[in-house]
Amino acid sequence: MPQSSGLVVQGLTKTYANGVQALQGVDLAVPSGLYGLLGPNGAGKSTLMRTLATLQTPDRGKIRLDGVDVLADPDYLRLRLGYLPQQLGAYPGVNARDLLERFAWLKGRVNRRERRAEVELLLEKVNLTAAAARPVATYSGGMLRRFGIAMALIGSPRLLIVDEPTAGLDPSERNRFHRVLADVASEAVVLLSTHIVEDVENLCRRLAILADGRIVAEGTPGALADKLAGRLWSRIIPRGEAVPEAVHLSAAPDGTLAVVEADAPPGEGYAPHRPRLEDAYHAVLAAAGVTEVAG
Ligand SMILES: Nc1ncnc2c1ncn2[C@@H]1O[C@H](COP(=O)(O)OP(=O)(O)OP(=O)(O)O)[C@@H](O)[C@H]1O
Repeated sequence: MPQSSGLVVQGLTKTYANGVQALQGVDLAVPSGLYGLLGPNGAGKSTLMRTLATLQTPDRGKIRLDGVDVLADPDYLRLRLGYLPQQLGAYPGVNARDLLERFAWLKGRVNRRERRAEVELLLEKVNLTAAAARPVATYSGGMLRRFGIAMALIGSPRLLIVDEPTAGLDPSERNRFHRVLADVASEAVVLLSTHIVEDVENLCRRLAILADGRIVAEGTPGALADKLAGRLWSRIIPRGEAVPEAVHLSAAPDGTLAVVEADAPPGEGYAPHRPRLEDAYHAVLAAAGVTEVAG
């Protein structure tokens, strides 16, 4: 594959009219496959995704898809883009098959037979063939998400942008959704923005962590976690005992699990803790001086 393939972002900045600097010089190189974008609330993820989807323009910077400057030629990207936003619109009364057909027509699929064949393939891909005649308004959250993927996949996009996809899905729907994404990622650049670190750890070959409009870490989940190898210690702090300064604290049945970064065990009862991507995520944010706002 040529060096320039995939999505390349250089020096992207965006300041909103109210003075918020949502992107402060973002550089990213996203190859084909599933790529994760993590970051706390307000980090600038949606701003970045909307900018990449050409829904808003940056103040400065470059965006290239497969070597083509898409800020100079937005239609090049639009023709190759699938975008799954956080919220899908409401389409009262219309069934999934008809809705997909209408969108396929809008995307230029004028040949009726080809359009229908593509829609049937998409319905199958997202496992909605059996429910295709039902109004989309009656779908469960998981079905709606899968329907959104089918919409985003009309025209076989080269770049699929997925913003915060699994909120509110039950575990089996989440799995099903992930399988569809992984399938699409075998032939496209898929950028997945989420708060769920575990999803990125399980699904993505590489990821970037965005904080305060800047990329503060980039790499494979394994490499980012390995930076903390031999430096993490954990202990359950019983209820009522003071909790220490920690990489992160999480609730456990008998108290609070504290994961602490240090050269040696920081006290009695601490055991070595095998670093996960979640630990790396919190450590990177702490090092960047960012504390996660409770969502
Ligand atoms: N249209 C806008 N006008 C002004 N400020 C905005 C606008 N959109 C976003 N912001 C601000 O820009 C910053 C980045 O917001 P953005 O929605 O991109 O972050 P995010 O990482 O997607 O957050 P979340 O995870 O909460 O969705 C925030 O401070 C937000 O308040």
